Amino acid sequence: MEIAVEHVKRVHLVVRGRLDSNHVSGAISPGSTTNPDRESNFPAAANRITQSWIRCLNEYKLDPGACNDPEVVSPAELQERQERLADLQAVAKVEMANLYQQLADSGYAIILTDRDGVLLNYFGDPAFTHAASKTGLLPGALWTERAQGTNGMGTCLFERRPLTVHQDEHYLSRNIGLSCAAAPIFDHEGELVAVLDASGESHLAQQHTLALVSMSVQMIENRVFLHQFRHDYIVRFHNRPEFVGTLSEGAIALSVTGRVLAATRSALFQLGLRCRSEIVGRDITELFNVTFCGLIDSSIKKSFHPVPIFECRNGARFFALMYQPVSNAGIRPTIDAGSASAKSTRPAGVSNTALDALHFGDPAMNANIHMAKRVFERNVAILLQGETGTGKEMFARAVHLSSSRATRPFIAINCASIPEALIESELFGYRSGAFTGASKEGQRGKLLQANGGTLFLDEIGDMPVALQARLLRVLEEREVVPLGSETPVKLDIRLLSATHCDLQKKIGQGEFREDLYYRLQGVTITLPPLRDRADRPALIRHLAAEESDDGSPVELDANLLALLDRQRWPGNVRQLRHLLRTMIALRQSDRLGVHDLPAEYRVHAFDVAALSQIPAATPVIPDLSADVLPHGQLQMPHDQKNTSSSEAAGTSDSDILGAQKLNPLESAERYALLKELAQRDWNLSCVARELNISRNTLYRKLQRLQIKTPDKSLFH
Ligand SMILES: Nc1ncnc2c1ncn2[C@@H]1O[C@H](COP(=O)(O)OP(=O)(O)OP(=O)(O)O)[C@@H](O)[C@H]1O
Repeated sequence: MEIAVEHVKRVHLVVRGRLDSNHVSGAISPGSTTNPDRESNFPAAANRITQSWIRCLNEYKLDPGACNDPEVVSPAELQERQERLADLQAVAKVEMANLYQQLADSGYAIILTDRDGVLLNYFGDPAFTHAASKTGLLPGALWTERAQGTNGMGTCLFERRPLTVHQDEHYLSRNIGLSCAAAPIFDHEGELVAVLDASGESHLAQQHTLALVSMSVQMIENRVFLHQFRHDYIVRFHNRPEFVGTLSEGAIALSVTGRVLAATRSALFQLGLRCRSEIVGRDITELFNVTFCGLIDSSIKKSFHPVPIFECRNGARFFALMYQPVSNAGIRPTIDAGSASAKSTRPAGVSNTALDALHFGDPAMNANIHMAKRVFERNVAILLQGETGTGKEMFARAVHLSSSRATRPFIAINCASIPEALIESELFGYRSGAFTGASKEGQRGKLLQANGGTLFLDEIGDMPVALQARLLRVLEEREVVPLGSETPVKLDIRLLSATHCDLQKKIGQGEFREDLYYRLQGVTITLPPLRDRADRPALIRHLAAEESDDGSPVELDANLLALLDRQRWPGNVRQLRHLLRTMIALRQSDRLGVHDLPAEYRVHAFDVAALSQIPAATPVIPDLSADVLPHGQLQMPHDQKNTSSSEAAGTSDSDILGAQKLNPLESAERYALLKELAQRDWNLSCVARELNISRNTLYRKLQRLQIKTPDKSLFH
């Protein structure tokens, strides 16, 4: 009672200017602390509170000691207001639950009000609910400044900026038990539509609460934007590729003709624009150095990896992805016959969802794509199997992007690359102070980050056994309890996992839980190794087009294509992509030939040719540099094709991988030695004599340069 009286006196003194505004946050209650948000922006923040008090007293004529019941709208009106913001509420609910979880046990309630300050939704800490309802923190209650004096939600609505109203900064003495951190939510036109607020009992106030609330607001704005413009084209961009698809990305919605319909706040910020009118209605080509069709095309070609684009005004580089309208997934209405995409290597009649973009005509891949489309929407977990570099992660991303969750998070976690000690906190997250060394803010684990979207567990076969049990429980119960917390959070995730291991074998050896295997493996999709794919030429041309996106497209001549087609590709598509990238970067002209191939690949071709076709003592080194390798000379007999040319040549896949690790000098040496060996019919004594080295030195060289002597009977 005494505190309330003191508070009323102080309000009057401050408002009348007899006490300076620094005294707004004063020492009325012995337990009071300063506003946790105040240190950084004092005195501007204190001044805002004083201005609010002045409004309350002079304009709204509020009595700081008033104890009348809070104003509450009728249930019908509340329902009408909730329905008006249905889209936003649907998104906000997930974020409110996440935010509540982050602040759980600290006595906070998470509140959403509409633009008129009517409390629409409330996630309360049980310990706080009772006190909260007494002060009017209940659905339908009005929390404008006019109704409740200076308070988080009402003052935020007035100021249109994030702020904290702490303890005795509240105008009404009945609210001084609260600490509120509130941030405004704007729509794509810059209209303030709602306020998100975290209110709690003041002594539990946390310094980072306002930052967490502001992050949640940004997440809500982004998600609402993506949802509202899901029937239009959307460019998502950031100046760092790894931030595309995250909280801080910018997003621009485009019409079918490539004109800007709307942009997020973050998009304006990144482009250095102050208001939406500077961007809305402009063509994308006025903003970036790309055409509308070009960006669609390269996004598809890059299989939804961000592509570099440059801003027109000052040339700043961004990474962008173009998303197609949800209703139009599968058709590309704006691309005309002459565009690059019309010359795509993909079979005719194939639509272009992210999954379809992986189809180049291989029957196994086609079956995989069909299977993924059929099961994933029905929430069946997919386990992807395949050798390294076959595109498991790319397939997983494509499944996500082709699903109804495309605009939701895709969270990938590599179970093999995280130190074992950290996997648990990475996956499940932790509360602040959960363990020694834990960050003060706590951490939202990957499982919660994926809430509402898709979780991709890569290299699942490498997950420690102890953790497998915990993961299994989470997947069965569909809820997660962060380390150091006791409150479970509901999980709504779609699950994809991948491995190159034989999980059945691991189960047999007791290294993988069988029950987890069956939980992850609604269906297993096996990605074929590159050497078994029937669509290699199309895929090679596609990757070459993707890697030559610097404006001048490259062509591959027939001999080169034939040679590439015949490699073993132990590193699969990854190896192929890297090879093409290197060749394109070093090319002399836009027509790539065999002479552009690094030596180790040519040597391999030579091994194949020498052993399968060319009689001994013929000059077996073709003039590769002149690119005159006769096509027939390289052709392997058909029945040898699948028996691995490298095996026949005495080089295994690991040898080839090893040979690829040689430095350029060693590669050249290997090439020269192979040439010498072939010319001397692999007679080692003769070669040693010719090179003026001992046989032992020659053997050491062969070993170092990964050359195995072939079975000479194959020559004859
Ligand atoms: N169908 C494809 N089209 C284009 N590029 C592909 C395709 N499949 C794979 N790639 C490329 O191959 C590389 C490896 O792909 P990804 O990382 O998805 O393979 P992975 O099977 O997950 O490999 P790992 O098992 O080693 O993690 C990437 O650069 C990707 O761009």
